[in-house]
Amino acid sequence: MTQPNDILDRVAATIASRKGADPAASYVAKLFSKGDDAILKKIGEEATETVMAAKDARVSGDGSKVLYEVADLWFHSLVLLAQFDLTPQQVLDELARREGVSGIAEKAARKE
Ligand SMILES: N=c1c2ncn([C@@H]3O[C@H](COP(=O)(O)OP(=O)(O)OP(=O)(O)O)[C@@H](O)[C@H]3O)c2ncn1[C@@H]1O[C@H](COP(=O)(O)O)[C@@H](O)[C@H]1O
Repeated sequence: MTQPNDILDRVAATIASRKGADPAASYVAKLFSKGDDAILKKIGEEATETVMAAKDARVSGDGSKVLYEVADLWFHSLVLLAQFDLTPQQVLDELARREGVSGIAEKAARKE
């Protein structure tokens, strides 16, 4: 089975390699050439499509569309990370840092 870090790292490396590449030959290069707003627009679209897919899945009982939309959202999030010279490993490190810390306890600590 594919290890999560392997595929995230490989796709992130491909995405990073598209900086300055030909926008006519690469979807990612085209997004980079358009800049922040184009990338953020895609994140918004994919997040909305994820919400809609989940609502549909509740009606149809078929969750597979959710999977495809989350993959689109993760992919465009990787493009956003690269735009800011960030890596998936840094996100994984942040999740690891939070591991075991209850969201309820964390929120309560913020209010003190
Ligand atoms: N994982 C993906 C990936 N997922 C989705 N997409 C593309 O994201 C685009 C947006 O999806 P939409 O459903 O919104 O389709 P759309 O309405 O046609 O999109 P827009 O024209 O409105 O942007 C589509 O063109 C998809 O093909 C991806 N494009 C690339 N990758 C990865 O990125 C690598 C580099 O891609 P290129 O830069 O194109 O070589 C690839 O080898 C893959 O590993």
